[in-house]
Amino acid sequence: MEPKGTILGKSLHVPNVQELAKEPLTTVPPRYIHPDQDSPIISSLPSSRPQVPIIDMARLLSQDSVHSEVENLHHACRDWGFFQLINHEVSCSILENVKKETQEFFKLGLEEKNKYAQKAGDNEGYGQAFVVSEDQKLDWSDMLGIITLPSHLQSPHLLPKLPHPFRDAIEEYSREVEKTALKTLTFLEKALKIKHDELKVLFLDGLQVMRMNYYPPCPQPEQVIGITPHADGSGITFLLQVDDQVEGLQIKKDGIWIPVVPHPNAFIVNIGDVTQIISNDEYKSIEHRAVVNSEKERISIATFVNPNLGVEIGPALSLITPQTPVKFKRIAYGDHLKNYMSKELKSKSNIDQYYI
Ligand SMILES: O=C(O)CCC(=O)C(=O)O
Ligand SMILES: [Fe+2]
Repeated sequence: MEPKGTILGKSLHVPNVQELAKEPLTTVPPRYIHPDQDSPIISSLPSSRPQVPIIDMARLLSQDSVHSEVENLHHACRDWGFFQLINHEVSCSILENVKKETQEFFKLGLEEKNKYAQKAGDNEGYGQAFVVSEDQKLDWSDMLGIITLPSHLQSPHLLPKLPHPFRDAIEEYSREVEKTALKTLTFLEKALKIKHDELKVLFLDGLQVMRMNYYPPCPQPEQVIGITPHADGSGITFLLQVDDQVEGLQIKKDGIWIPVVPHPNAFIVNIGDVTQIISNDEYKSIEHRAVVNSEKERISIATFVNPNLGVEIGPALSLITPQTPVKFKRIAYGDHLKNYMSKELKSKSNIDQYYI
């Protein structure tokens, strides 16, 4: 078992972007300029843009419609790697509460927030992750990353020490996401046609990490990136936006960046590297990024649902046939996590090393 405090790897210390954005800047410092970004497709009418599929948890849970909704889930995961989950049974009050308290946290003064700052050699806490060299370009965001589950892996100086209403909101939300995620994994087993529990069992007492991303407005939004294009290293990720009206998330589909229009109170769910491996490459962890704008801050709450730190991951045995031979090596989940967290965020390069 990893010693506490090093599970999420380490990152170099970088300036606080929220403070930087308060300065009367007309241009941003060169370290934040990303000159060669692809522009997204922006249709003038949001309704005419291709959109990530909506999956209805109530239909998954209903005897009458389960088959067709599992089919929709399969297509969403195979063709998009992303879907918006509605009717997920997490109450609006729990969602609103975690959104409000997260917003309140980022409103605190720097000194107050820095009580939870990343310590040297540890990515958990308030700061920025994935910075491994002094000349690396930086993202226009700050983040608060916290191990939420299992509770014995929580760092004593973080979750237990957060201002009380925030801590309560996170704990309640984290438990609800865990329940919804386990249900979702059951339906992913059906969608993939793998043996009952072959996927879910890996996630029992799994590692859950929450990351609150804060993207301040930026005077040169098209020159910077809120979060660098990446695929998540997780099992599955549940994303909640604090304000549905502020767009920022974009996903790469067939080589084109597509902005995601958040459905009110839905979770934006995506397949991570671990599920790509378990599905034997049937589902892919899709590259995504967040862009920023010149007027409004944007806050997102990502919950990374991961396997148990002690398990080994590899393609589900029930998926391996002579026609569909095994595509990935087996690997200790803890080693995958360490690999992922020790590098710069970068498109899909992380999973390539596991192909046979
Ligand atoms: O803020 C967003 O919409 C995306 C965040 C994200 O991709 C992440 O935290 O991994
Ligand atoms: Fe992500």
